[in-house]
Amino acid sequence: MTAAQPVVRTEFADLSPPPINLPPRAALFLDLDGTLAPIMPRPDDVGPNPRRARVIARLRQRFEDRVAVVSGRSLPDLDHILSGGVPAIAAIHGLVRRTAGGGVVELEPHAGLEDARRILGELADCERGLLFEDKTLSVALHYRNAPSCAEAVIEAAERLAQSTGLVLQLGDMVAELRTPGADKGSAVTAFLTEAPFVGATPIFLGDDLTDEDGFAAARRLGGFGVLAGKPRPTQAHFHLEGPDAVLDWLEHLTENAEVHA
Ligand SMILES: O=P(O)(O)OC[C@H]1O[C@H](O[C@H]2O[C@H](CO)[C@@H](O)[C@H](O)[C@H]2O)[C@H](O)[C@@H](O)[C@@H]1O
Repeated sequence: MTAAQPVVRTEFADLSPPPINLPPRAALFLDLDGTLAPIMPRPDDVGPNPRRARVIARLRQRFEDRVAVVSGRSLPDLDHILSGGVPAIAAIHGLVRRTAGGGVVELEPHAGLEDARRILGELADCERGLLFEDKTLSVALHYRNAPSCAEAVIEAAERLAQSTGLVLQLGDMVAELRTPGADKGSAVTAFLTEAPFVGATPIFLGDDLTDEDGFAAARRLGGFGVLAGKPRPTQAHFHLEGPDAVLDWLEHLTENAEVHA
């Protein structure tokens, strides 16, 4: 089985809020659900938000476009939710990446997705509350509205990962099977080889297990991670309580941060 389970660092479970003064040439890598947007009952309940759009526009100005959104969602979904305000985006956990210049780099869908689509789709059909999401390069089965199905969903996803070679990505009340070949960490690494991110210090904000790859990459590349939401063993260095605290902190950065170009 190919499973994307991060190596977590328990010593960072008790974390303080991140500083306001960031390293010179900092770059921000922002997760969406649970970080920039509160978790909602269904994925479609998350839509454009004026405060979020305003904060991101100011951040882009302040950090000279060294701002990327790195999410598990699809690119069209992200463009809709972010009101088209972010050029640099890694979507579907890094499997699709749009550079700051607008070029899109996308992996080929794995052949095993056919089986995963059929089996998880059938499971969703027979249980009210389960929600099947097809993102082309990955498929996900959400059980937030059918929590008693968690075990059955995870078991089915584990079996599929084993039989197909797809990567199992467990998330917030969701089991996902994705094409291998990229993750949020590799997306951060790739952005840092391109303008305007070259030479920047990466700061990664996220809440979910998939964000651990981003935290690890940020640490490795001289920056740090900020865990949003419930504290847990993590590779992040700092902690914020949730999306409201994240937006407050980001707003402070645009007002006070000593950012050097
Ligand atoms: O990497 P992220 O930006 O955090 O995206 C992770 C997944 O987010 C979405 O699902 C999650 O958020 C939904 C809305 O709050 C919630 O209903 C669901 O239970 C969560 O798992 C999205 O649907 C997935 O495709 C993303 O992978």
